[in-house]
Amino acid sequence: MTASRGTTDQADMLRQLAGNAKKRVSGAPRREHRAGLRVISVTSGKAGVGKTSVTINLAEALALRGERVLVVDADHGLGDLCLQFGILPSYSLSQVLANEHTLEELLVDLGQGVQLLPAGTVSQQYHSLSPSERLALFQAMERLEEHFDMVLIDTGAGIPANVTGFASAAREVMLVMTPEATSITDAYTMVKTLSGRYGALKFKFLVNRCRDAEEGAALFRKLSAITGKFLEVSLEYAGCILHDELLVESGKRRGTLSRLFPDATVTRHFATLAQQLTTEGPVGAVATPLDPPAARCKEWRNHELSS
Ligand SMILES: Nc1ncnc2c1ncn2[C@@H]1O[C@H](COP(=O)(O)OP(=O)(O)OP(=O)(O)O)[C@@H](O)[C@H]1O
Repeated sequence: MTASRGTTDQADMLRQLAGNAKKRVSGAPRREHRAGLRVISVTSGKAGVGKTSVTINLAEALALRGERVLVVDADHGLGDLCLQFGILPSYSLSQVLANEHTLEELLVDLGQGVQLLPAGTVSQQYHSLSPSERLALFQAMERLEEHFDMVLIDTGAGIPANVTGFASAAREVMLVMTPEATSITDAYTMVKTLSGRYGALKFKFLVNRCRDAEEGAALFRKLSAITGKFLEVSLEYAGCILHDELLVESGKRRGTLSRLFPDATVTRHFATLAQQLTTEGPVGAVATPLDPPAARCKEWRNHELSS
Protein backbone atom coordinates (compact mmCIF):
# COMPACT_ATOMS: atom_id res chain seq x y z
CA MET A 1 0.00 0.00 0.00
CA THR A 2 1.42 3.41 -0.94
CA ALA A 3 1.59 6.17 1.61
CA SER A 4 -1.04 8.29 -0.16
CA ARG A 5 -3.42 5.35 -0.60
CA GLY A 6 -2.96 4.53 3.09
CA THR A 7 -3.68 8.12 4.01
CA THR A 8 -6.86 8.16 1.93
CA ASP A 9 -8.03 4.89 3.44
CA GLN A 10 -7.37 6.23 6.91
CA ALA A 11 -9.12 9.51 6.19
CA ASP A 12 -12.16 7.57 4.89
CA MET A 13 -12.09 5.40 7.96
CA LEU A 14 -11.84 8.45 10.20
CA ARG A 15 -14.81 10.11 8.55
CA GLN A 16 -16.80 6.94 9.09
CA LEU A 17 -15.60 6.71 12.67
CA ALA A 18 -16.46 10.32 13.30
CA GLY A 19 -19.96 9.71 11.98
CA ASN A 20 -20.36 6.70 14.23
CA ALA A 21 -19.01 8.61 17.21
CA LYS A 22 -21.52 11.38 16.54
CA LYS A 23 -24.40 8.90 16.46
CA ARG A 24 -23.23 7.28 19.69
CA VAL A 25 -22.85 10.59 21.45
CA SER A 26 -26.31 11.80 20.47
CA GLY A 27 -27.86 8.46 21.45
CA ALA A 28 -25.94 7.88 24.67
CA PRO A 29 -27.22 9.13 28.01
CA ARG A 30 -24.93 11.94 29.16
CA ARG A 31 -24.53 13.63 32.48
CA GLU A 32 -26.52 16.82 32.22
CA HIS A 33 -23.68 19.17 33.09
CA ARG A 34 -21.23 17.62 30.61
CA ALA A 35 -20.68 19.17 27.23
CA GLY A 36 -18.75 16.04 26.17
CA LEU A 37 -15.67 14.05 26.90
CA ARG A 38 -12.58 16.03 27.86
CA VAL A 39 -9.16 14.59 27.22
CA ILE A 40 -6.22 16.27 28.94
CA SER A 41 -2.57 15.25 28.53
CA VAL A 42 -0.45 15.85 31.58
CA THR A 43 3.10 16.24 30.36
CA SER A 44 6.42 17.94 31.16
CA GLY A 45 9.69 18.89 29.58
CA LYS A 46 11.60 17.01 32.25
CA ALA A 47 11.23 13.80 34.23
CA GLY A 48 10.39 13.75 37.92
CA VAL A 49 8.47 17.05 38.13
CA GLY A 50 5.37 15.36 39.51
CA LYS A 51 3.23 14.50 36.45
CA THR A 52 2.10 11.19 37.87
CA SER A 53 1.38 12.65 41.32
CA VAL A 54 -0.58 15.47 39.73
CA THR A 55 -2.48 13.14 37.39
CA ILE A 56 -3.65 10.65 39.99
CA ASN A 57 -4.53 13.21 42.66
CA LEU A 58 -6.29 15.43 40.16
CA ALA A 59 -8.15 12.37 38.85
CA GLU A 60 -9.45 11.58 42.31
CA ALA A 61 -10.35 15.20 42.99
CA LEU A 62 -12.33 15.23 39.73
CA ALA A 63 -14.01 11.93 40.61
CA LEU A 64 -14.99 13.37 43.99
CA ARG A 65 -16.83 16.07 42.05
CA GLY A 66 -18.83 13.38 40.27
CA GLU A 67 -16.79 13.10 37.08
CA ARG A 68 -16.24 9.66 35.61
CA VAL A 69 -12.48 9.66 35.16
CA LEU A 70 -10.15 7.52 33.08
CA VAL A 71 -6.42 7.80 33.66
CA VAL A 72 -4.31 6.60 30.76
CA ASP A 73 -0.91 5.63 32.02
CA ALA A 74 1.20 6.30 28.95
CA ASP A 75 4.39 6.69 30.96
CA HIS A 76 6.62 3.65 30.85
CA GLY A 77 9.29 5.13 33.13
CA LEU A 78 9.77 4.78 36.85
CA GLY A 79 6.69 6.94 37.40
CA ASP A 80 4.52 4.23 35.85
CA LEU A 81 1.24 4.23 37.79
CA CYS A 82 1.01 0.44 37.68
CA LEU A 83 4.40 0.22 39.34
CA GLN A 84 3.42 2.85 41.89
CA PHE A 85 0.19 1.11 42.80
CA GLY A 86 1.68 -2.38 42.57
CA ILE A 87 -0.73 -3.36 39.79
CA LEU A 88 0.01 -6.15 37.37
CA PRO A 89 -2.34 -5.71 34.38
CA SER A 90 -4.12 -8.93 33.39
CA TYR A 91 -3.76 -8.38 29.66
CA SER A 92 -1.43 -6.52 27.36
CA LEU A 93 -2.26 -4.10 24.62
CA SER A 94 -0.89 -6.48 22.00
CA GLN A 95 -3.69 -8.88 23.00
CA VAL A 96 -6.20 -6.06 22.48
CA LEU A 97 -4.73 -5.25 19.07
CA ALA A 98 -4.89 -8.95 18.18
CA ASN A 99 -8.60 -8.88 19.16
CA GLU A 100 -8.02 -11.46 21.89
CA HIS A 101 -9.28 -9.05 24.55
CA THR A 102 -11.09 -5.72 24.58
CA LEU A 103 -9.62 -2.49 25.85
CA GLU A 104 -12.35 -2.51 28.52
CA GLU A 105 -10.85 -5.74 29.86
CA LEU A 106 -7.51 -3.97 30.24
CA LEU A 107 -9.00 -1.32 32.54
CA VAL A 108 -8.06 -1.43 36.19
CA ASP A 109 -10.47 -0.03 38.79
CA LEU A 110 -8.48 2.23 41.13
CA GLY A 111 -11.55 2.87 43.27
CA GLN A 112 -13.05 6.29 44.14
CA GLY A 113 -14.53 6.49 40.62
CA VAL A 114 -11.21 6.35 38.78
CA GLN A 115 -10.31 3.75 36.16
CA LEU A 116 -6.80 3.19 34.85
CA LEU A 117 -5.77 2.18 31.36
CA PRO A 118 -2.24 0.82 31.71
CA ALA A 119 -0.73 1.87 28.42
CA GLY A 120 2.94 2.34 29.32
CA THR A 121 4.19 -0.36 27.02
CA VAL A 122 2.07 1.05 24.24
CA SER A 123 3.75 4.41 24.39
CA GLN A 124 7.11 2.63 24.34
CA GLN A 125 6.14 0.76 21.19
CA TYR A 126 3.89 3.48 19.85
CA HIS A 127 5.90 4.39 16.80
CA SER A 128 6.59 0.81 15.90
CA LEU A 129 2.85 0.16 15.61
CA SER A 130 1.66 -0.15 12.03
CA PRO A 131 -0.89 2.43 10.81
CA SER A 132 -3.65 -0.17 11.07
CA GLU A 133 -2.61 -1.02 14.65
CA ARG A 134 -2.67 2.67 15.55
CA LEU A 135 -6.09 2.99 14.02
CA ALA A 136 -7.25 -0.07 15.97
CA LEU A 137 -5.87 1.51 19.15
CA PHE A 138 -7.69 4.79 18.62
CA GLN A 139 -10.88 2.98 17.61
CA ALA A 140 -10.68 0.99 20.84
CA MET A 141 -10.07 4.19 22.81
CA GLU A 142 -13.05 5.82 21.15
CA ARG A 143 -15.26 3.00 22.31
CA LEU A 144 -14.34 3.92 25.88
CA GLU A 145 -15.50 7.50 25.54
CA GLU A 146 -19.12 6.93 26.45
CA HIS A 147 -18.11 5.53 29.83
CA PHE A 148 -16.17 8.64 30.92
CA ASP A 149 -16.43 12.39 31.34
CA MET A 150 -12.72 13.11 31.72
CA VAL A 151 -9.59 11.37 30.46
CA LEU A 152 -6.21 12.32 31.90
CA ILE A 153 -3.18 11.00 30.03
CA ASP A 154 -0.05 10.68 32.13
CA THR A 155 2.66 10.87 29.47
CA GLY A 156 6.37 10.35 29.72
CA ALA A 157 8.62 13.40 29.93
CA GLY A 158 10.49 15.31 27.24
CA ILE A 159 10.27 15.41 23.49
CA PRO A 160 10.73 11.87 22.14
CA ALA A 161 8.05 11.24 19.52
CA ASN A 162 6.37 8.52 21.59
CA VAL A 163 5.87 11.03 24.41
CA THR A 164 4.79 14.01 22.33
CA GLY A 165 2.56 11.77 20.22
CA PHE A 166 0.59 10.87 23.32
CA ALA A 167 0.81 14.39 24.72
CA SER A 168 -0.76 15.80 21.58
CA ALA A 169 -3.42 13.08 21.34
CA ALA A 170 -5.60 15.23 23.57
CA ARG A 171 -7.27 18.51 22.84
CA GLU A 172 -5.92 19.97 26.06
CA VAL A 173 -2.33 19.94 27.22
CA MET A 174 -1.37 20.54 30.83
CA LEU A 175 2.35 21.13 31.23
CA VAL A 176 3.76 20.54 34.69
CA MET A 177 6.89 22.42 35.70
CA THR A 178 8.78 23.06 38.92
CA PRO A 179 10.69 26.08 40.21
CA GLU A 180 14.11 24.72 39.22
CA ALA A 181 16.81 26.47 37.24
CA THR A 182 16.28 24.47 34.04
CA SER A 183 12.52 24.33 34.35
CA ILE A 184 11.71 27.28 32.09
CA THR A 185 14.06 26.05 29.35
CA ASP A 186 12.54 22.56 29.52
CA ALA A 187 8.99 23.89 29.43
CA TYR A 188 9.84 26.26 26.58
CA THR A 189 11.36 23.37 24.56
CA MET A 190 8.24 21.29 25.15
CA VAL A 191 5.89 24.09 24.04
CA LYS A 192 8.04 24.76 20.96
CA THR A 193 8.16 21.06 20.05
CA LEU A 194 4.47 20.38 20.56
CA SER A 195 3.38 23.50 18.71
CA GLY A 196 5.90 22.93 15.90
CA ARG A 197 5.19 19.22 15.52
CA TYR A 198 1.46 19.13 16.05
CA GLY A 199 0.18 22.68 15.81
CA ALA A 200 -0.68 22.80 19.51
CA LEU A 201 -1.54 26.42 20.10
CA LYS A 202 -2.69 26.69 23.71
CA PHE A 203 -1.31 25.16 26.87
CA LYS A 204 -2.24 25.17 30.51
CA PHE A 205 0.61 25.39 33.02
CA LEU A 206 0.75 23.96 36.46
CA VAL A 207 3.71 24.78 38.67
CA ASN A 208 4.36 21.96 41.11
CA ARG A 209 6.49 21.93 44.26
CA CYS A 210 6.30 25.69 44.86
CA ARG A 211 7.33 27.40 48.10
CA ASP A 212 4.35 29.71 47.83
CA ALA A 213 1.79 30.96 45.34
CA GLU A 214 3.92 33.96 44.34
CA GLU A 215 6.79 31.69 43.27
CA GLY A 216 4.47 29.79 40.91
CA ALA A 217 2.96 32.95 39.46
CA ALA A 218 6.40 34.53 38.94
CA LEU A 219 7.66 31.46 37.11
CA PHE A 220 4.66 31.49 34.85
CA ARG A 221 5.14 35.21 34.09
CA LYS A 222 8.76 34.52 33.05
CA LEU A 223 7.76 31.66 30.81
CA SER A 224 4.97 33.71 29.22
CA ALA A 225 7.38 36.55 28.52
CA ILE A 226 9.83 34.23 26.75
CA THR A 227 7.27 32.28 24.73
CA GLY A 228 5.50 35.53 23.83
CA LYS A 229 8.70 36.75 22.16
CA PHE A 230 9.42 33.69 20.09
CA LEU A 231 6.32 31.49 19.73
CA GLU A 232 2.76 32.01 18.62
CA VAL A 233 1.08 30.07 21.36
CA SER A 234 -1.38 30.85 24.06
CA LEU A 235 -0.44 29.94 27.61
CA GLU A 236 -2.78 29.79 30.56
CA TYR A 237 -1.88 29.50 34.20
CA ALA A 238 -3.60 26.61 35.97
CA GLY A 239 -2.09 27.54 39.33
CA CYS A 240 0.42 25.89 41.60
CA ILE A 241 0.70 22.97 43.99
CA LEU A 242 2.96 23.63 46.95
CA HIS A 243 5.83 21.39 47.88
CA ASP A 244 4.35 19.07 50.47
CA GLU A 245 5.88 15.94 51.96
CA LEU A 246 2.41 14.40 52.13
CA LEU A 247 2.73 13.76 48.41
CA VAL A 248 5.90 11.78 49.00
CA GLU A 249 4.26 9.99 51.91
CA SER A 250 1.17 9.07 49.90
CA GLY A 251 3.41 7.74 47.13
CA LYS A 252 5.34 5.59 49.60
CA ARG A 253 2.08 4.23 50.97
CA ARG A 254 0.79 3.53 47.46
CA GLY A 255 -2.16 5.76 48.12
CA THR A 256 -3.57 9.13 47.17
CA LEU A 257 -4.11 12.38 49.03
CA SER A 258 -7.89 12.24 49.18
CA ARG A 259 -7.81 8.75 50.68
CA LEU A 260 -4.91 9.22 53.10
CA PHE A 261 -5.03 12.93 53.92
CA PRO A 262 -8.51 14.17 52.99
CA ASP A 263 -8.27 17.33 55.12
CA ALA A 264 -4.74 18.42 54.19
CA THR A 265 -4.10 21.78 52.51
CA VAL A 266 -2.47 20.14 49.48
CA THR A 267 -5.56 17.93 49.05
CA ARG A 268 -7.68 21.09 49.01
CA HIS A 269 -5.40 22.56 46.33
CA PHE A 270 -6.16 19.57 44.10
CA ALA A 271 -9.86 20.00 44.84
CA THR A 272 -9.60 23.65 43.75
CA LEU A 273 -7.77 22.66 40.58
CA ALA A 274 -10.48 20.09 39.82
CA GLN A 275 -13.16 22.67 40.47
CA GLN A 276 -11.51 25.16 38.11
CA LEU A 277 -11.18 22.54 35.40
CA THR A 278 -14.80 21.44 35.62
CA THR A 279 -16.32 24.88 35.86
CA GLU A 280 -14.29 26.71 33.26
CA GLY A 281 -14.69 24.14 30.45
CA PRO A 282 -12.07 23.05 27.97
CA VAL A 283 -8.96 25.16 27.70
CA GLY A 284 -5.75 24.79 25.80
CA ALA A 285 -7.42 23.39 22.71
CA VAL A 286 -4.97 21.91 20.25
CA ALA A 287 -5.27 22.73 16.57
CA THR A 288 -6.35 19.75 14.49
CA PRO A 289 -4.23 19.07 11.41
CA LEU A 290 -6.54 16.38 10.04
CA ASP A 291 -9.47 16.62 7.72
CA PRO A 292 -11.49 19.26 9.64
CA PRO A 293 -15.01 17.71 9.65
CA ALA A 294 -13.64 14.39 10.91
CA ALA A 295 -11.25 15.97 13.34
CA ARG A 296 -13.87 18.25 14.89
CA CYS A 297 -15.89 15.25 15.99
CA LYS A 298 -13.02 13.46 17.64
CA GLU A 299 -11.63 13.90 21.07
CA TRP A 300 -8.82 11.42 20.48
CA ARG A 301 -6.82 13.10 17.79
CA ASN A 302 -5.44 10.84 15.10
CA HIS A 303 -2.81 13.08 13.57
CA GLU A 304 -0.30 10.23 13.31
CA LEU A 305 -2.65 8.34 11.05
CA SER A 306 -2.34 10.97 8.39
CA SER A 307 1.45 10.73 8.24
N1 LIG B 1 4.10 18.88 45.33
C1 LIG B 1 4.99 17.96 45.73
N2 LIG B 1 5.60 18.06 46.91
C2 LIG B 1 6.51 17.14 47.33
N3 LIG B 1 6.86 16.07 46.62
C3 LIG B 1 6.28 15.88 45.41
C4 LIG B 1 5.31 16.82 44.90
N4 LIG B 1 4.91 16.38 43.67
C5 LIG B 1 5.58 15.23 43.44
N5 LIG B 1 6.40 14.94 44.47
C6 LIG B 1 7.31 13.79 44.60
O1 LIG B 1 8.26 13.87 43.53
C7 LIG B 1 8.60 12.56 43.09
C8 LIG B 1 8.38 12.47 41.59
O2 LIG B 1 7.01 12.61 41.35
P1 LIG B 1 6.27 11.86 40.13
O3 LIG B 1 6.67 10.42 40.06
O4 LIG B 1 4.84 12.21 40.23
O5 LIG B 1 6.98 12.63 38.92
P2 LIG B 1 6.87 12.34 37.36
O6 LIG B 1 7.02 13.65 36.68
O7 LIG B 1 5.65 11.55 37.03
O8 LIG B 1 8.14 11.42 37.14
P3 LIG B 1 8.55 10.61 35.80
O9 LIG B 1 8.86 11.65 34.79
O10 LIG B 1 9.74 9.81 36.24
O11 LIG B 1 7.36 9.78 35.44
C9 LIG B 1 7.75 11.59 43.88
O12 LIG B 1 8.50 11.12 44.98
C10 LIG B 1 6.60 12.46 44.40
O13 LIG B 1 6.07 12.00 45.63
